Amino acid sequence: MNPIISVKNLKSFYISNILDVTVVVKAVNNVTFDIFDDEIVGIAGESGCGKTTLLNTLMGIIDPPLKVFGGEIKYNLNNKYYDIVKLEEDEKTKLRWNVVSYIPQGSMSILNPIRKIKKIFFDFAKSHEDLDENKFERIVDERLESLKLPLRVKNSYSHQLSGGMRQRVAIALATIFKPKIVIADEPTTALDVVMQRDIIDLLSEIHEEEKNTMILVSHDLSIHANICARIMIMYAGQIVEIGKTETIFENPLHPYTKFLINSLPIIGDKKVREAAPGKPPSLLNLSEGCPFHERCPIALPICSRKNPRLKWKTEDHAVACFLHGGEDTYHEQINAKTYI
Ligand SMILES: Nc1ncnc2c1ncn2[C@@H]1O[C@H](COP(=O)(O)OP(=O)(O)OP(=O)(O)O)[C@@H](O)[C@H]1O
Repeated sequence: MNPIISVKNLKSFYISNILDVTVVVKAVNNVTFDIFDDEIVGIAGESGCGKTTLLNTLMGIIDPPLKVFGGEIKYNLNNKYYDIVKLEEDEKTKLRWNVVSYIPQGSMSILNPIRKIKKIFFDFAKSHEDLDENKFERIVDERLESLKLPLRVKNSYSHQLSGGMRQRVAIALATIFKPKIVIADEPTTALDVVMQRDIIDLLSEIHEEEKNTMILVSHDLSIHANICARIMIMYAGQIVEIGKTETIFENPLHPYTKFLINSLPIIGDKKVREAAPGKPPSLLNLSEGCPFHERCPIALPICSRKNPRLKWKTEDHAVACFLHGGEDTYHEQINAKTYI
């Protein structure tokens, strides 16, 4: 099966100059993975591990201080290949919304509070392409109805809607042209558990109906468990494990993934949940070796010297850990100076 998105050795760093010193935050650090047609893939990891930066780069939103220092992101759209990193801005604009759409973090708050929802839809459409207003209004009505939103929301201001309703509107807006790929960053954040369920069900319904590909970021693995076919675990700018959702939950291989799963609450189980000890490393100053070695209770001597590569253990389960692969699986630390 051909991937719809193929990411190879992607390095996406923030570069700034503070008091004449170049500061490099290695937010996405040599990442390689494939995303397939008609699947929902989750990206999980602690706050600050690079999830949003990865999504922005996938969307081609690469504004300073963010810079891509290497690698490629290839979209395969009807057997035409596009490297989003190299596309001109107008070509990216053509792809966005129609082909690939983004539900950004805190998307409910992107709804302009002084514009009625209907106007927000029109503003959004106009910024994208020349559309006949009547035709577009019919598209909006159909979308709102298919997402079970009452048409009266069109005449409301965002503050008149509940948090869940606002998020539904934001999703309706982002998916109005039924894009082939939907990228959602923390779509359930700031919602109560009932609303979280509602949004997850909505995304599942859109996926079922439109057979699109979804990439869903959340720091909460229980959200992924409910909707994703596969999960990628991200740690300190790197993908450290990829697998089918049931494999990740039943047979996690990376010690960090194990901590993530063990820290999830289980109804009726009063055992103290165990989170990973210590704090995630600063992406400004990564030490040598595996980025998790300082927090890893079972680190080997090699782990402080070399950084393991992602190695496929089975056809659909990969892990970057020396406990599951030999010395041949390391890659040298990426020295940002090489790229500046
Ligand atoms: N504009 C910026 N300039 C410099 N560093 C940045 C910038 N934006 C983000 N970073 C840093 O890049 C790293 C990755 O951030 P990112 O927001 O991608 O992580 P995340 O996993 O999405 O976190 P969260 O779950 O909190 O949103 C962090 O160390 C963050 O501080």
